[in-house]
Amino acid sequence: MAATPSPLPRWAPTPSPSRPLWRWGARHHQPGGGGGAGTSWWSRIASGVFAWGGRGRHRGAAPSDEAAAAVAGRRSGCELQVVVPSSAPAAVAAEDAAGDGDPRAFLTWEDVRVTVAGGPRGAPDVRILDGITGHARPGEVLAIMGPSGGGKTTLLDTLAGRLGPGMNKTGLILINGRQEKLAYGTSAYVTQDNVLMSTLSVREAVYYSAQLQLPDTTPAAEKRAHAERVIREMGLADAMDTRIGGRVTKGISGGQRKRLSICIEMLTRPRLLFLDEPTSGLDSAASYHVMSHIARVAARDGMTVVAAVHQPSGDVLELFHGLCLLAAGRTVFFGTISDATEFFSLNGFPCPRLRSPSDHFLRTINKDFDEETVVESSDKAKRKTAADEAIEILATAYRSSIYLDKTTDQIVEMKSMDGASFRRREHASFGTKLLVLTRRSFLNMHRDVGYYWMRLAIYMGIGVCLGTIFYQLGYSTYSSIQSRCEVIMYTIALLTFMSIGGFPSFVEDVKVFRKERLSGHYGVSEFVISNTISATPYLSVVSLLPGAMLYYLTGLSKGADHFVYFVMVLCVCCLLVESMMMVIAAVVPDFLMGIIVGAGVQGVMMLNGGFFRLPNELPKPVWKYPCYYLSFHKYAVQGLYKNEFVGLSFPSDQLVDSNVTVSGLQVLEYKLQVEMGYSKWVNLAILCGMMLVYRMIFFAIVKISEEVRQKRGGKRGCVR
Ligand SMILES: Nc1ncnc2c1ncn2[C@@H]1O[C@H](COP(=O)(O)OP(=O)(O)OP(=O)(O)O)[C@@H](O)[C@H]1O
Repeated sequence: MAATPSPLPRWAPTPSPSRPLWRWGARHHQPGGGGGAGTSWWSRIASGVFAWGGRGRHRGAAPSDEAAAAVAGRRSGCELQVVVPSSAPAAVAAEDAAGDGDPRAFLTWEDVRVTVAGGPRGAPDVRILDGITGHARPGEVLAIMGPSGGGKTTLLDTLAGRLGPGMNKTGLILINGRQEKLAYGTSAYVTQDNVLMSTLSVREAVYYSAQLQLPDTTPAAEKRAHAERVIREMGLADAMDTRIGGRVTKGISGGQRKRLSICIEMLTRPRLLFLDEPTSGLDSAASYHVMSHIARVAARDGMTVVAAVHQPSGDVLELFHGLCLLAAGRTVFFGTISDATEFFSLNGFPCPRLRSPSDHFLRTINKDFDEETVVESSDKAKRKTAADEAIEILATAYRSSIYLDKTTDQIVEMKSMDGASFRRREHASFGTKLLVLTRRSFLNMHRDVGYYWMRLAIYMGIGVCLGTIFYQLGYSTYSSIQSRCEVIMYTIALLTFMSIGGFPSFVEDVKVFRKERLSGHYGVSEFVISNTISATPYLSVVSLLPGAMLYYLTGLSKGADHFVYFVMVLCVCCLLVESMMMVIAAVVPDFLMGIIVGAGVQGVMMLNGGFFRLPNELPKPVWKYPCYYLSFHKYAVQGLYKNEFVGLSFPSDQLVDSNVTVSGLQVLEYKLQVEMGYSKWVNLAILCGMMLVYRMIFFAIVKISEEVRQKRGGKRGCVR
């Protein structure tokens, strides 16, 4: 039977199920457990899921027929491939069942070990994950639970192919039995720290993201409506027009930020969704609503969800189809929640009657607050806590239990799935992304006072100071030559040095870029170009207004063309320094450290620019070659010197002879030791070239670090 294309895009609106999700207690006791994704057919019908699952290859087939096919294991003449895991309640195919052409994702991992280098002086590697095995199925939500520091985030990062630098992974992670590089839009990851653009409102953040993620063929009105619908589904309708807030201003609450992050990642209904602490910061009702919504979407779309959670309430716990319990990087249990309760009980840790199972599991294996006791072992005395012993007992028991056998059998069956490869989803074109990012970045720069407005105010103030101290220099004295040089050098040095002030705002942008880039929303080139386009108008204003003020107050060279050149050099220098700070942000992502590094680099460049020490007086090794030639101050200051002195003449030093005049060219060549072999426009072109080179270095660093990350993380990950 040929696949029927879905009449609706993946993210299209869906009817609310007639009743909330089924409870695990009922689900796991379904005899035979037919139905997709761990649900009975009856519960799929009752929840409204079946009707929507019927959009694709299931359309028209009676539930009983499907169930029969599931039990038979294969349905002849039908593309639907159904494998019945012997010990699993669910029988689902890797082939697409939602009818959108994408297969579902059966994720399996075996013997996953992660270590991090132990540091200098040959310290041994630190083991973070120690042989973790498990699986996640389409339509289900797997909870990874464990005490803080147990390895939940590391496991999520490993599965999502996002391990950080310095971490090494071994083990086999497969999707539908294959090592697969996930195509764009196939997976999404909601990180623990909600990285969002603080100046946007909730509505703007989701809508901009929808424009970046959804294809150009989707009309704008539809994108807007979809964004609003997703916001409402996450219970954020009341905060729709509230700014997110951040460093400077207070905005939406922590729980709302978390829900917003989830909204953004669920816009395209990915096949695989990784959630790191989706309920942190939420009250129990909000946690339940958020998780039940995610579980409902998972069941409806056949999405595979893996969520690291802390202490879920009883209601939330019931929404999970499976549990992976980690402690100190080891598997304490993997299976269903009812099996977990039974397993704890069988091994001497029964759950007290009035305690929720999740509280009980975590209290048993949390060793952070236990008192240590000295335990004699065969060779030496060891310090141990009661929880240490509990973890040891449970982890050892699990390794030889039927629950591990069950998990292993299910993995073997999932590995035999042979669904089609994930297709690259349609998404916005390069031009659309560029336009959307430029608009978003422009708006952000406008709203973030620290980006340019504060600087503009300070520059204006300094322009007044400089203009009044060096008021109308004139051409009648020899000393005015020196004064002109001082005004020029001070302007260039201060303007560029203070560009560091915008670094904290830029670092926030880079964080958002890194997160969105990892999710595959857009590429490095879109970010670099849009940042340049959106920054240029602000930098022009920042250069023009204070520049005009000090230019005319000090009485620098007359003529509009000279003034235009002056402003152009200031503007390009600001862009250049921002490009240099981009490179620093790529290497040193912390803004305090970045500011220190940036200030240090600029300080050294300034010293070598040929002003404080004339070019011929600079020590040749290092300072003249290559530092002098690498300093942008050299090209900026010499360009402005040429702009200022060519065509002028000054009286000679009165101590020598007051009647002799010196030409501007003589001043440039002999007094200032300016390189006169090329025009001032070449100086400007070199500055533009340097700016481009810095932006290309940023591009290269991000690309190389992505390559390294992808190699380390294996084939998963959705970076394009
Ligand atoms: N890059 C690293 N270098 C050294 N140790 C690390 C590194 N990353 C993680 N760890 C350690 O690995 C352990 C597991 O960390 P992980 O973040 O996965 O825990 P977690 O269970 O997610 O904790 P939480 O619930 O508090 O977020 C912790 O002890 C942590 O200190």
